[in-house]
Amino acid sequence: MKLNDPTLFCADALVGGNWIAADGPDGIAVTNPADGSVIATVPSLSEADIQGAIAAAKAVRADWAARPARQRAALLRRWHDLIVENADDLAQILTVEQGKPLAEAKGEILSNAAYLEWFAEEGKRIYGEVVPSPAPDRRVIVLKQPIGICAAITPWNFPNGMITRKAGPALAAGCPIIVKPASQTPLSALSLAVLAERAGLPAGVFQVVTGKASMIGHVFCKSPDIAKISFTGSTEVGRWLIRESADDIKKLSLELGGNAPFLVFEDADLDAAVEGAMIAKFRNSGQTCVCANRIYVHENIVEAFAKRLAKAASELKLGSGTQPCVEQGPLIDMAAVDKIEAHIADALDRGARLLTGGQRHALGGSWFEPTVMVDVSSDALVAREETFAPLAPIISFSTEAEAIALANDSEFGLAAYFYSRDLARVFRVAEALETGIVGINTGMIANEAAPFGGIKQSGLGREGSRHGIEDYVEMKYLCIAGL
Ligand SMILES: NC(=O)C1=CN([C@@H]2O[C@H](COP(=O)(O)OP(=O)(O)OC[C@H]3O[C@@H](n4cnc5c(N)ncnc54)[C@H](OP(=O)(O)O)[C@@H]3O)[C@@H](O)[C@H]2O)C=CC1
Ligand SMILES: O=C(O)CCCC(=O)O
Repeated sequence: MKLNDPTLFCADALVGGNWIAADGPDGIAVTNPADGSVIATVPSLSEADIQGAIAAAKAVRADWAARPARQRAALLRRWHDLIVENADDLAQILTVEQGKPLAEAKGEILSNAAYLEWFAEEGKRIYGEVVPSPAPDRRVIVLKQPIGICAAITPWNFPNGMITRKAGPALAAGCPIIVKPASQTPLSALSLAVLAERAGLPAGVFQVVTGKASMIGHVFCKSPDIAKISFTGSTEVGRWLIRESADDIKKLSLELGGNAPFLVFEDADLDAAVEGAMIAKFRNSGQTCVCANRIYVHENIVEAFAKRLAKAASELKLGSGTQPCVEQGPLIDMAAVDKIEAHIADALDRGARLLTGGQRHALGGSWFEPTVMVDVSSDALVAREETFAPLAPIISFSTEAEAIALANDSEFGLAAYFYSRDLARVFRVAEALETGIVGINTGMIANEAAPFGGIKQSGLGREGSRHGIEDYVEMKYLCIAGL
């Protein structure tokens, strides 16, 4: 890897103002999923280190909260600018630890740096309220104050973006934040920490800790000093965090699993639908919580759609993300390969037809062929569980009501997509879908101006938009009497 600024490749955790290196054999090895090579070793911090990070955040909390929002915004803006200036280097670091192609990595970095810029501005607009009083001698005033020290636990699929989405609103609202990145992809988090320090964020305001997830999660959940935990990852760990933090009634933002339905109605623009499905399904090799997981297509167009999707999927160029023109990287690990294989085998057992892919790729390791199947049964495993891999299962439907019922038949409710050119249907279907996000005639839905998040078992809270910062403030009502 040839970086313009090699100091951005950092394997030390940041606790307070101290950088802590891995101590001998106890460190966590970070591997490149493209070839399995070890690229760095980060420290496995002790419980005392995590408590040290909480203490450092505590020491700076009052000062950070008391600063005028415009001062915090200026620092966030500087951090944002440094990320943008160094996006090429950050993309290389992201690609070698996560596997996605460089262009996609850079896209992640730039589109998510935008959350820092957005929330730097939103922090200036955390308005309270003066409520018309029900009594003449009283006034009702509502303040919004920073919630306190926040902890973030982030996944490997967006190693950079999931951090700026959480740190942006927390820091802008006046809350220090401690980030525990996924053990498979800590280097992007640490490069962000290098730039945060360079931008002038005071020690303790933004920290990155690495180590054993269950220990760190436990310390966060049980610490009375941590006011809020923001998590993106599996529903299973989200559920565990709720249970573990129940004693303290901690505030949680949870962005959990999805099982997005993608509906193609008879009146859809077929080319646009195929293009949208390629993005919604195969971006990040299918490892996105908003990835289309089940594709429902009207019976009159299913063969044509399936043929075109299979052709487009078979043409995707796989390769190491650092090579030019590559469109698909490897899966994150062999567990992901096992899962897609299980979903394919189950669908085949229930009568599905394989149109393309279906095998481990000749590149070996965790590489897998982009796969399209048709005639998939609506009770196949792939229709019920998030595959998180490049498998597009196509299921046919005959009526709009049937399509909506199939789409809503899930305990998850993060994203849904549909393609239609009938305006009345657009509103009917959008209103009927039980998800937090609906992509209509598009396969790409995330941006900093929009509230991203799910309903049902897909989570709690929203990231982005003016609503995103509300998760990081508490309301306080002042009842002023005797006036
Ligand atoms: N919503 C989304 O975007 C994501 C969804 N997923 C879903 O989850 C599946 C499994 O992926 P996986 O990586 O195992 O997801 P996890 O939920 O296990 O990991 C996400 C983050 O949680 C941490 N974590 C794991 N266990 C605990 C714990 N007990 N306490 C606190 N933190 C914990 C991980 O740390 P560490 O890495 O150190 O284990 C990582 O930082 C995927 O196949 C996909 O279906 C996964 C990632 C993102
Ligand atoms: O997978 C996630 O957790 C977030 C997806 C972000 C994006 O779609 O850019």
